[in-house]
Amino acid sequence: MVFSLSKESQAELQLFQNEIAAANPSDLLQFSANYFNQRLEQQRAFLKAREPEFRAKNIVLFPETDESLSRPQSAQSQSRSRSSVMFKSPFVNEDPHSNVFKNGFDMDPHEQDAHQLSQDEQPHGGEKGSTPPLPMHFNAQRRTSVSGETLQPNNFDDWTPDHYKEKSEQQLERLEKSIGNNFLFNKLDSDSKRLVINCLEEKSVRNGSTIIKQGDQGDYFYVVEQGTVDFYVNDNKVNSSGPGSSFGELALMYNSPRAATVVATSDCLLWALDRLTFRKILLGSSFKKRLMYDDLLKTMPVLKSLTTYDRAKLADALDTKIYQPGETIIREGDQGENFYLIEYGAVDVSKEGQGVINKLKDHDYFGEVALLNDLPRQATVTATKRTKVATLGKSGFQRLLGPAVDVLKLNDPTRH
Ligand SMILES: Nc1ncnc2c1ncn2[C@@H]1O[C@@H]2COP(=O)(O)O[C@H]2[C@H]1O
Ligand SMILES: Nc1ncnc2c1ncn2[C@@H]1O[C@@H]2COP(=O)(O)O[C@H]2[C@H]1O
Repeated sequence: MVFSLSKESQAELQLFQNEIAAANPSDLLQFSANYFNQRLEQQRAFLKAREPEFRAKNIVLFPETDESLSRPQSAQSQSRSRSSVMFKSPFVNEDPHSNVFKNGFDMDPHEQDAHQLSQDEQPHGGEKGSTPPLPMHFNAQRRTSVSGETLQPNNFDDWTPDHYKEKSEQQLERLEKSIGNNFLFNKLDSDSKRLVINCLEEKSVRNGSTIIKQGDQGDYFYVVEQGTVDFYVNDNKVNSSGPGSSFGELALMYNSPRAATVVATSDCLLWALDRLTFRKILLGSSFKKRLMYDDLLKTMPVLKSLTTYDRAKLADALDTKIYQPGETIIREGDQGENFYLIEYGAVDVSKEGQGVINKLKDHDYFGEVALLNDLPRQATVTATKRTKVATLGKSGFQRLLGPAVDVLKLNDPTRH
């Protein structure tokens, strides 16, 4: 038998491969489990939001599960449950509604063949001419498990986006133009992007109004379509931003009080996304780096003085690299381009004519001397174990380390 993957499966695998390439996870199995749980939840959220639309077309997306059938039931409720399980598949060739499924759900008859076991191969000897089996992923009701990530949302098995409202073509076009290119949306697949856009609520605020108050609980995340806002921490102005920017993510990500007060400095048109949809859809994609680096940055002694906001911005700018034992990471005399934080592993620092002068391990850092003093690299750094580092480019180093720079200067190993 020639086994060929459907286009849909190939696209899904390609997406997955890209994610692995970008994250370079040390624990591939945990990463994969988290990733597919998240995909599953996104897909279900997308379907749940559209359930009424399908119900109107007599398509049952969420049949009662086998689990509910195995519980003792009255004869009446049993027959009700059974009839809802015997739904008509939207994937049957002649089903007039099958074309409502887009991206990963619609299949032409040829593709469908690839998804189907042949009649002979069906586990329970399916009868000829009976409804073809559904693709593995169809049961939108199936359970997903909780991921192990610190910032990962709780389990949202019962979650349905509360604020889902299909936008008009005109609104979609406008949103696509004004905020569709924002970094938040770039990382989303088309289903998730559409779900997020349809969950956005339009909010107009007057010049001078307080949109967020420091210390309050987080409810919404905001994207600015028109207007400008100022940010205050403890009554000191720390920032301002305008169209295309976004704010209000910190309290939703970390379940912490609002870190700043946000005040409109002109009449503003904002798009608000509720906390759950934010956590469910955006957190794992657009803010993935923050999730990935949160533990590392929190535990690095040199970064102790950074606020949650500083750490979040720093995480956005980091990249991951893995070095094998014996690999040179920095060569003495080269020009300095990056600063390195060791997530795990071990490195030797050596100098021409002096040999090994220092040994560094988990949660240490290196590569700061050249960047702080605008000098060539002062030593060679070589991995002695498999070593995973987070790297920060020169411009990020100058912009994003804030008060940690003073600590780096104080600890400069070449000062003595
Ligand atoms: N310097 C800053 N410190 C904290 N929050 C800031 C700062 N600049 C902008 N903000 C934004 O202000 C928002 C206030 O609410 P959050 O804490 O949810 O998320 C915060 C950030 O998105
Ligand atoms: N005693 C040391 N002398 C020079 N560099 C050191 C020493 N100990 C650790 N290092 C690190 O090795 C790095 C080599 O590149 P940089 O000079 O940019 O920054 C250097 C420091 O981070």
